[in-house]
Amino acid sequence: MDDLDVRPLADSEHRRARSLFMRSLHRPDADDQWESVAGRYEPGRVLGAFDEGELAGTTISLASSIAVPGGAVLPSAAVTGVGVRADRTRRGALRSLMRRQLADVRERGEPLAMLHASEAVIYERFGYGVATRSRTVSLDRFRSVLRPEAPTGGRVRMVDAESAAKLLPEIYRRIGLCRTGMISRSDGWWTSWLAALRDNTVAAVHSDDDGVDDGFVLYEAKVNDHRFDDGVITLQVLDLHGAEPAAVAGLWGFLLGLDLSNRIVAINRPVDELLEWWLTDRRQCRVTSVGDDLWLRLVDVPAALSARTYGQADPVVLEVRDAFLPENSGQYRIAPGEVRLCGDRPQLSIGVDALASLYLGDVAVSDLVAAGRVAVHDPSAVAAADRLFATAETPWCGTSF
Ligand SMILES: CC(=O)SCCNC(=O)CCNC(=O)[C@H](O)C(C)(C)COP(=O)(O)OP(=O)(O)OC[C@H]1O[C@@H](n2cnc3c(N)ncnc32)[C@H](O)[C@@H]1OP(=O)(O)O
Repeated sequence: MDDLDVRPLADSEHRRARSLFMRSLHRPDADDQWESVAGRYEPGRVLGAFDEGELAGTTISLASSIAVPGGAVLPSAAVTGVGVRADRTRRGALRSLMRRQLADVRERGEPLAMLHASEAVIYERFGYGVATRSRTVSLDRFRSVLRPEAPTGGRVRMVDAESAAKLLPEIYRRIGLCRTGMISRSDGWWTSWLAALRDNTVAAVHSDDDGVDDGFVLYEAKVNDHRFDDGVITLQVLDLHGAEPAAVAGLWGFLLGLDLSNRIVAINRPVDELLEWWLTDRRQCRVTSVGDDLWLRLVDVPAALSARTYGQADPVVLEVRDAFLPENSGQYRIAPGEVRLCGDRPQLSIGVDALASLYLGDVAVSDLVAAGRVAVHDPSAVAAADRLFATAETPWCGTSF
């Protein structure tokens, strides 16, 4: 199938692209929402695919950055807004858009691209792989009690929407990309995120013992009508970040103390959040789902591989196969402090999508070997590769886009 014509859309076409995207998701596309999301449509980063002269599909990317193992922060294109008109699907619109978008990302010098996938079967063919996971937890508020040893401290105060719009971005910046997988949030991102919240969303800020704001939570109450049903009030936690465990535990303590609510459900949480360890009854932290979260694409494989750190182990020669961006394909000799292309015989072979899953340290090489996603030519290299790619912490993104 030939690629469709793809070009960056003019500013005057951005509104139309947004409409097409929202329709593809079967969601309403209200005019009054456009103003708050328009900042995400950055000139030059909005693409349209044309089929017989008509706009058939679109995608955008936000300029962002991501923390990789070792602490380096790399420019990364946050890909979103992907949609193809329902009457033009499976004619190659997405493929054409991905080809152009990844070429643009590479040309801009962004070694990585990332996205959240609507379906897990779409993006591997374009070289994306699951790089972080997150979990949803549900707690019975009346039975969930923090242990006295939980590192709470400081205080929590509720802030109005206007203050939240100023304070939350500041606090997020102050916390910094302190964990592998965390990404920067642009002004346009904050505007659209805060504007999408419902009227009953509450923002609360945690400050440490010195009075420095070091965490925040956004939650909304879902109230069942007590005349017709059980009157359950569920607090839905949408965004919770803290610089230190004390800030995170302090915010959880605040949520658990909110009168009248029966249940707390928090989405997008780290899979290794310490909540169970902070509760007197760990079973009250029910993990209701664990799923793929951030999908990553190594757009410039040598640059991306060189930017992260590696554990102590013998060097490994890894063959990377990248059918969509063949310039990335080759044998890479990976050692702590040095990654280079080489002509040596490969000890292991991996697709660039599976490499993305290894990259932030969410999965071990040996697990991907067992899953059949890494081919082994020299069995002694598996343990060495495990040690090279292992990271001290589980990556977590924590930002929807
Ligand atoms: C990052 C984000 O924004 S996530 C949001 C993604 N958008 C949506 O889910 C909205 C609803 N879906 C759509 O708009 C479209 O179906 C899209 C964007 C998912 C796919 O667009 P299309 O133009 O149909 O894809 P295209 O024709 O280029 O297909 C490329 C390949 O992907 C496959 N493919 C595309 N979509 C799907 C899917 N949903 N499920 C399985 N395979 C798919 C095609 O079969 C094709 O496979 P091939 O390479 O083996 O031939």
